[in-house]
Amino acid sequence: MARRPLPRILSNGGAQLARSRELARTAADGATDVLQPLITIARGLRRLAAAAGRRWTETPKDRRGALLFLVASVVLVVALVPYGPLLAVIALMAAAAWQGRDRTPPAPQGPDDTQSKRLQSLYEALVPYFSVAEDPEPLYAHGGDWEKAFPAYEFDGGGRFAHLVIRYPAYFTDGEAASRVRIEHLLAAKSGRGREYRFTWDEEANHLSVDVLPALPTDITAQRFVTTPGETVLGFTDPTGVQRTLPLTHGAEQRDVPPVVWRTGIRSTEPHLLVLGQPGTGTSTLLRSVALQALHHGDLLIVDGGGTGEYACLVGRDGVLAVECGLTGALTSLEWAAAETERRLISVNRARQEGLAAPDDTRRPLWVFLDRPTAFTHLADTNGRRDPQTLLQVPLRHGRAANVTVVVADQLDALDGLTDAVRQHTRARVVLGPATADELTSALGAPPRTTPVDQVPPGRGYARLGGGPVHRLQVPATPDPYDDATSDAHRQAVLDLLPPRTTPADGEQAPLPPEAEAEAEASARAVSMEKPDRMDAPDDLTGGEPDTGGEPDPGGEADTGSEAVEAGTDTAPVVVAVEAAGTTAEPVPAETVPGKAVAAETS
Ligand SMILES: Nc1ncnc2c1ncn2[C@@H]1O[C@H](COP(=O)(O)OP(=O)(O)OP(=O)(O)O)[C@@H](O)[C@H]1O
Repeated sequence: MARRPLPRILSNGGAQLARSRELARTAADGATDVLQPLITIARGLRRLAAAAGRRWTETPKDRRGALLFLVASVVLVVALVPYGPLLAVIALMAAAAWQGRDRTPPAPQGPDDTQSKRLQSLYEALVPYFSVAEDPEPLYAHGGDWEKAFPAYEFDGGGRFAHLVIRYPAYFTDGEAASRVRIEHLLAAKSGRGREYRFTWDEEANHLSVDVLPALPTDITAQRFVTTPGETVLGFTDPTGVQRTLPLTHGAEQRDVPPVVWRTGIRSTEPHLLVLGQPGTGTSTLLRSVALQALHHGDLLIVDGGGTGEYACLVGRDGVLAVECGLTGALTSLEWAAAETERRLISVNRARQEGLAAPDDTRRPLWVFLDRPTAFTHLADTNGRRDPQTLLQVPLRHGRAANVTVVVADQLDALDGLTDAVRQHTRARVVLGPATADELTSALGAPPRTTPVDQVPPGRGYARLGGGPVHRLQVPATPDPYDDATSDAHRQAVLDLLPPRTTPADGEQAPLPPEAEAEAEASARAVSMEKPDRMDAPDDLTGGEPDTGGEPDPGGEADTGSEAVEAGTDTAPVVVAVEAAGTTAEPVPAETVPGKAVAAETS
């Protein structure tokens, strides 16, 4: 059946409405111009009437008779004089027009004295860069006219530039990064340090626009963001940088803010993330924020080389497979992650070859978080053990197809300590805190389009997704709820996002009766004695290095105690690592058991 077209008003009603609105606005503007004299006279008459009314009320009652008599006499004389009424009306109109004139003082044209001095000094500073001796008509010359060079400018309330357009001669080498950087440095210094500037070079028109950027909002707290599965909000940026906004709640009010959204999963072009920053700039906070978002749809494995317990709030939560702070636990968990990636990959490939959809147990995203892996590198080196980073090779290389995402955070100066695999496969990058232009360029692969500043709040930095532009970034406040310094509002915001506990955190489990405890321990040992096939697999993938998963820790480091308690969800496998506290007993390998099984713990 042929489809009937929609009525015109519905099909192109929006355009028509906009046209009608535009027409009405033009007609109103024209009518205002034509009727301007009448409007002025009417305003004047109103003012005159108001003045007369005031005069009447101010006149004492005993004198009002005389005043009335005087007015009546004048009216009579005017009426009797030839052309009197006509002249009186003309005089009244003239008086009304005078009274009704617009008295708002006109906006001052051009800059005031201080502003002119600023513009002139900036112009003089630019002369050496924008002039050559051979130019017969230089746009820039000492003592020259700045008005030709700066066609547009705006000042803020403090008398500093808010916006400036600079013309430059066509022979200036604006295609060379070094030339641009020199000008940008100079302008940032002369326009006031401590502010962020965006420089837009229009090479066609030989124009440079300088804009002062407002600070990014720091009052956004962790919350459930309106995103689809596979999307993670890294933070918030400038409205000009992205084409999307997210509705956020801020106390009672609601507002739309432009986010930096990172897409993960099979179709992602930058499936893994690397976060760098100086200590205390908020890298762990960003990881916590990403982890809380990832928990809605996936399972998490967290390895914390910082060892400051910043992820304690996640221990035992539904979907959190493990939170490891020690080297042994880190190695065991990452070996499992490599094996799991491999298992998923094989399973998906087999299903594809048979023309089937990917099996269910490969679909739930697995996230591997590694905070400060270089701390483990040193530890592993001194203890003669394997660097946990090397175990990331499989998840990094094959994670995209296997729905495994790796997030690594480390200190900015540790970039060289990260393995090639980490550096090559983490195409989503974030740098937090103060950093020089060179540091940002080497970490992000491109310089930011704005000037970096020295003083920034925690969680403030830059993000770049693959080969895209560098965005300014402010991470939502997602503090450790167990930190005493955290405010109640922030603590509650984070606690509200945490899923329920399915496994008690270390030291929190209810005491079991002695028989039950013995039974649990026996069953845990029984599980740990069988080494599953899956764990055998990755050796060739991870470089064929010996399986160190269950090695006793020769250094007797802090992690040799009860190490890992992990519970799976319905579909996720569960890692069970059992170690004898502080002993050099026979190595106990790590285990994978089907999801429903609950891990036991030694203490
Ligand atoms: N986005 C943010 N908004 C508000 N405060 C933040 C933000 N990010 C971090 N902070 C605060 O800054 C401090 C340091 O944060 P965090 O521990 O995440 O930094 P870090 O880079 O991991 O440092 P370190 O490696 O020393 O632990 C904390 O008090 C934290 O609450």
